[in-house]
Amino acid sequence: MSDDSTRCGNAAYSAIQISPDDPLRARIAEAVQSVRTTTPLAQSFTNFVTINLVANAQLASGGTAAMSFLPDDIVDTAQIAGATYINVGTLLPFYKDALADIAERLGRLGKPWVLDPVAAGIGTTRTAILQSFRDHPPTVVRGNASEIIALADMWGLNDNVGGAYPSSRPAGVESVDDVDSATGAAMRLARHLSSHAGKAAVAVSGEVDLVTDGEHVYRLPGSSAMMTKITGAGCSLGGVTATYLAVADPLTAAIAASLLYNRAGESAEAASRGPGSFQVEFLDALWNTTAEQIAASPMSMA
Ligand SMILES: Nc1ncnc2c1ncn2[C@@H]1O[C@H](COP(=O)(O)OP(=O)(O)O)[C@@H](O)[C@H]1O
Ligand SMILES: Cc1ncsc1CCOP(=O)(O)O
Ligand SMILES: [Mg+2]
Repeated sequence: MSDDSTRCGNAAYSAIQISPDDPLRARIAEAVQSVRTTTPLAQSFTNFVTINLVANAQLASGGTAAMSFLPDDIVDTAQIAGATYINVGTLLPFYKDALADIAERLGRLGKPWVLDPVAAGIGTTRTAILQSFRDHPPTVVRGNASEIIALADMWGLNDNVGGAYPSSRPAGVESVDDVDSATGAAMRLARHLSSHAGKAAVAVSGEVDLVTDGEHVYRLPGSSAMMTKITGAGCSLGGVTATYLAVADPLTAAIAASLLYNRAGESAEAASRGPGSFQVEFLDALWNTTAEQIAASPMSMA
C-alpha cells in the first residue's frame, strides 16, 4: 500500500493512495451535492483585483455570493452566512483595526471563516493584520506555498532550523517556493488553528495541491498551468473553499474545493485557446464537473 515517499517538515512519511471506497470520497461527493442543492451563502471580504471572479466562481460552484467591506456589514452578514472569506490582497489603512476586530468577533460568535493571506510578508499594514489573526484564527487557511511559510513564520510557528525561514519573507502574490517545502509550516498552522477553533485545515496550492488538518497530509495532483495565467485562481479557490465550508467540515471543504478546481482546470485547458477563453471555460467547468468526477479524483495521504 505504500507506493510513495514524501517529507513533512524534517521527517519522511510514506504516502498511500486513497482507495475508491474511502469514506472521505463519500464526504466530498456529499459536500459538492449539498452546495448544489442548498446554494449556501458564503460572504467575502476580498481584494479589488479579483472580486468579480471570486463571486462568479462561488456561483458557478453552486453557492451564493455577497461581498462586504464595512465591519458592521461583515458581522451582520456573518450571522446569516454559512461561512466568511477574508482575503488581504489589497488593503486600505482602516482595515488594520477593522480586520483585527472582525476576526475577534467572528471567533466570539463561533462563525467559520477562511483566510487567504495574499502577499503575506509584504508591508507593515498587511503584517500587522495577519499577526492580529494569530490569537483569533480562521477555520481554514488557503494560500500558495510562500504565503503559508510566511504566515507560519509571522505567527512564530516555524522552527527556523538552519535558518530556513527568514524573519520577513516577501513573497508577492505569486509563490517563490514549491508546495512540498511548505508542508511543515502547513501542519503547524493547522495545529495552531485547531488549538483555537477545533476542526481546522490548511490548503497549499500549486502544481500538486496539499491539504492538511495538522495530522494527515493529502496531496491532490492535476489541474493546468494555465491557472497561473489568469488572476484570481487562488483567490477564487479561497472563496469556493468558504462555500464548501458552509456545508462541510474544514478538511472535507478544503479538499473538495481543490479537487473541483483541479478537474475544472483540466477541462478548461482542453477547451480553451489562451487565458481569456480559459477563464470563461473554467467557470463553465466549475458548473459542469460532477460530484462523482470530483470525488473520484486521484489523492494520496501521508
Ligand atoms: N503549475 C501548476 N499546474 C497546475 N495547477 C496549478 C499550477 N499552479 C497553480 N495551480 C492551480 O491553480 C490554482 C491556484 O493556485 P496558485 O496559483 O498556487 O494560487 P495563487 O494564485 O494564490 O498563487 C489552484 O487550483 C492550483 O492547483
Ligand atoms: C494581482 C493581485 N494584486 C493584489 S491582489 C491580486 C490578486 C491575486 O490573485 P491570486 O492570488 O488568486 O493570483
Ligand atoms: Mg493568491
